Amino acid sequence: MMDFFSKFCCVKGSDRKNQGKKDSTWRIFSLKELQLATNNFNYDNKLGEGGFGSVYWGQLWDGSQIAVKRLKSWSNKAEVEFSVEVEILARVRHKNLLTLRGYCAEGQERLIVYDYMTNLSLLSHLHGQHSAECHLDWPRRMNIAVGAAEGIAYLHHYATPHIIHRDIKASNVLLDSDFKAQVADFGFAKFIPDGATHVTTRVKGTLGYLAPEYAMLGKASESCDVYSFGILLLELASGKKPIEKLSSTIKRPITDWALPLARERNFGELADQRLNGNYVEEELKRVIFVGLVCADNRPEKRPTMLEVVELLKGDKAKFAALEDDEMFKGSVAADSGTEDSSEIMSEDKEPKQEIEDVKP
Ligand SMILES: Nc1ncnc2c1ncn2[C@@H]1O[C@H](COP(=O)(O)OP(=O)(O)OP(=O)(O)O)[C@@H](O)[C@H]1O
Repeated sequence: MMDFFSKFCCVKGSDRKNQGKKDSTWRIFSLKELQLATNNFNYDNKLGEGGFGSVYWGQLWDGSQIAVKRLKSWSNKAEVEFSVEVEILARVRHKNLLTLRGYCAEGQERLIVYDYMTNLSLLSHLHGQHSAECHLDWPRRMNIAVGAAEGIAYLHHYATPHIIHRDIKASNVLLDSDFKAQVADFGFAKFIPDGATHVTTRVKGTLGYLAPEYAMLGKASESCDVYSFGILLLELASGKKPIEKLSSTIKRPITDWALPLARERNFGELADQRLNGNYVEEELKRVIFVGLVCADNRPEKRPTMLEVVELLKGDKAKFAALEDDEMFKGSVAADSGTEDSSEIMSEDKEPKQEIEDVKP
């Protein structure tokens, strides 16, 4: 740990390769300053709780608003997660990645300080406390789709070494005051060593968003993030959850619901009903088709995140080729990559765990 802290105490982390970079200053906070900012981690300041610990809203002496993630209990595992998140956030800067303000490591306290995102998470708007208010009109959804795709594309293609996030999901896409997407939560992320095609690793992430080859074999690569992003796109367009509960024991993946409707070009049914028909059909079609091809069970069929950005932004030639794919033709029973996922899932379907190791 000492190495880690001494390395970052004197570095202003940033990767300057990218056009989307933002101001890269961050600093070390004292525990006292964060206690003061959050009213001593008052329950009323609590924004939510994740695997790592609780997140609190706070205000610094200069009036700026922050979110402080506080490690719930110290352990080696938690310490690793903390270090990974700080190390990655300190290196990457992009308009669609949550900005690190700094961290605090005093005694056994481990805290990470971020910019506060006024509009909370995409999850809260799609399925949570803001879902009834309908803040997400179609132009906002389209901006979120493109912005989040650009943030992930930066991690995969411009950060050095390349980074896979491993936990892309709606609660990890935060929204700033303009509803601009900020991809967050890098505690599970992995650096991909130069020349490696994937890393074999313990399975982390969230059921419903896990690529099958990753869930079964622990093979993590950029295309696992592409799969999760595909699920997120379908969720964003339709307002449905990644896995829908049909009964107490039977669940249906969103791909199984969306693919037949996409083949029928039934966009009225696919669109989130809360949009009341107010969407641009060409754009909705793009989001759905790109979502489905990203969430193909065959990793080799999935596009890269750079291609996803181009497709979402309306590259006509690329989209025509995609629409022409076998996947979007014929009946539901025809051969397609999403076929396997249509087995109805049961509660106890857990991802297999594997030991950490890097495969060239
Ligand atoms: N910078 C931020 N601004 C506003 N809200 C935030 C910020 N960071 C996190 N939150 C909110 O705090 C809550 C907890 O976040 P956290 O990332 O710890 O967990 P999670 O993503 O919900 O779950 P998990 O840890 O299992 O992935 C979430 O509701 C999230 O929306």
